[in-house]
Amino acid sequence: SETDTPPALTDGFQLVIDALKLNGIENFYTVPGIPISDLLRMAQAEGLRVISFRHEQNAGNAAAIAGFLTKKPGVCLTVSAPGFLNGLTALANATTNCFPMILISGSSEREIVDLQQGDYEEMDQLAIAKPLCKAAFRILHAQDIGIGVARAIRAAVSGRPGGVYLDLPAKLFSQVLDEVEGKKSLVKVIDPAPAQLPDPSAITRALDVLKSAKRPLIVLGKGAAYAQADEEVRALVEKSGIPFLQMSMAKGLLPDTHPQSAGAARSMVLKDADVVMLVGARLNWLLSHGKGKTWGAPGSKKFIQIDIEPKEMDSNVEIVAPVVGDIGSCMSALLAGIDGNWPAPPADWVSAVSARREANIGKMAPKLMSNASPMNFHGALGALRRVVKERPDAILVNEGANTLDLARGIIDMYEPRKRLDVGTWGVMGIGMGYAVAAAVETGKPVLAIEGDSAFGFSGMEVETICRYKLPICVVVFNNSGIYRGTDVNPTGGSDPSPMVFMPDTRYDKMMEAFGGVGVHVTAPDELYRAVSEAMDSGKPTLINAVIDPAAGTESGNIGSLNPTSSVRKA
Ligand SMILES: Cc1ncc(Cc2csc(CCOP(=O)(O)OP(=O)(O)O)c2C)c(N)n1
Ligand SMILES: [Mg+2]
Repeated sequence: SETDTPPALTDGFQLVIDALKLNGIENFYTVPGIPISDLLRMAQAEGLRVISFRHEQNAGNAAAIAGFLTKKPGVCLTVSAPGFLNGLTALANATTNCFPMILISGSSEREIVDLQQGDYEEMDQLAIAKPLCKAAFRILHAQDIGIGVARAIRAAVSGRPGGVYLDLPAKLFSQVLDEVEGKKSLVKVIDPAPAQLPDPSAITRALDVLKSAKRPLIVLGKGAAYAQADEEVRALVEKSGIPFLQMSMAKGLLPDTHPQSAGAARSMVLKDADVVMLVGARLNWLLSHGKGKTWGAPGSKKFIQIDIEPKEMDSNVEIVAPVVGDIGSCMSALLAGIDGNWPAPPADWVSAVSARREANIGKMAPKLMSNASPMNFHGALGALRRVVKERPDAILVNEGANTLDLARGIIDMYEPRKRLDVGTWGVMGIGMGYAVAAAVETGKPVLAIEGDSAFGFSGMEVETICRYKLPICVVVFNNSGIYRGTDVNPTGGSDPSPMVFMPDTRYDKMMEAFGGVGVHVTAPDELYRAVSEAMDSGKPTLINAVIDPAAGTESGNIGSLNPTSSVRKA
């Protein structure tokens, strides 16, 4: 009889999976091990896609960029202590870049950690994670899993997005709960990233400043790309007629070839503009903190700033018109204020920007036709520029120094959220993690343009790429070194300079080792053909593109950040 049937039970394993699935999480990025291996098996059995990597840093980077691409938190799961630590760089990078991700790590029991009794992989992970992320939570009881996961999701995506750490001690998973109680404990988060409307007076103030401009400029940051308010952003730029600059991961919000694009006239517009409207762009090191010679005469600028984070205002220089709110709501409010009689920006300014842009594009053009072999950066990037123009829906991942800085300016983007790179931190090692998640989350072909040093940080994931048969074409710019391959050991000793790698290496053989397609190219037209073929086939491909070792410059465009000795020559 029914009195004999024991009540149906659930447990921590099941509740973690139910809570994440209930909130639309579909993919796990992970490296298995104690205490999460069974959780991963169960998740896969329940239809979640579980992508297993060779190092947690790459799994974490994948989760971070999944968050940027989908506006849902990317989820990375790791084992305790060393696995957790390996995920921290990605968690901190996500927080720095305002990408929503949740790092879920198994951990040791509190009673052992707090008495420091030497558990397997013992570490006070919650305390260590807290300073590196937006929020951090620990769940000790199965009935709290629903609310804990809800808190983590809301913290990751609300306001300024960022990384969240969720600490799950091993014993939580096996805790048993009445199934009905368990279901009731789950929380489907309602409106986790609510619109944040700007104050109408802030909008009026911003429009007044913009209207007064003689030489206005709009700067679009990756916050504007993340917002997925693409129509509103485009409408504001085109309705105002103001020239615009796109930061690296904002490229493609409007096509880089747009008539109002000032990308190829960056130095001029930063120096000469008199009113600058920042849209989801922070005045950090990437914009020289809004001061110094980059920005012309001191005090010659008025800044309007649109950002969801109130504390961002006045972070570096005075903001005369702060507009606090989500990008979509702010764009709509500004558009409503730009009525029929909005004054077009002064024609002399608009034509000066266009003239400088065309002149710079004209100067660059012949360099991109270079057919030199071994290739230089411009010749190789000229070929890849052509591929991206023909395949605007492909996703471009990019890291390195010369390989990054030159690609950013040379390869035009045509659609939003198609360029994924080292972002605010300039961190190396994001390449393969970002490429995997871009392919998994979008199903689009991915072209990863990698410096040979940058590739080395995550190169083992070519096996992961082959295992999941992902449509990723990796182009390694092989100049045999960090920045270039010509440095020598000043002592003449047998050790090579710390800045160089072995000459004539064949990264393409790595991909072949795992069943992917490896191609070795030494000329731009070969590179163009090999990438086009890879994008058509959708097969995991690695192209070893030989670049002249002498072609690079130290630290690409940011060599000036290097400290120099006044007492000795390095
Ligand atoms: C985690 C981390 N460790 C080191 C560094 C410092 C660095 C910045 S750029 C770079 C690689 C440059 O060489 P690559 O071969 O990739 O590119 P190229 O100029 O075309 O030769 C390093 C090591 C950073 N930014 N992040
Ligand atoms: Mg290199």
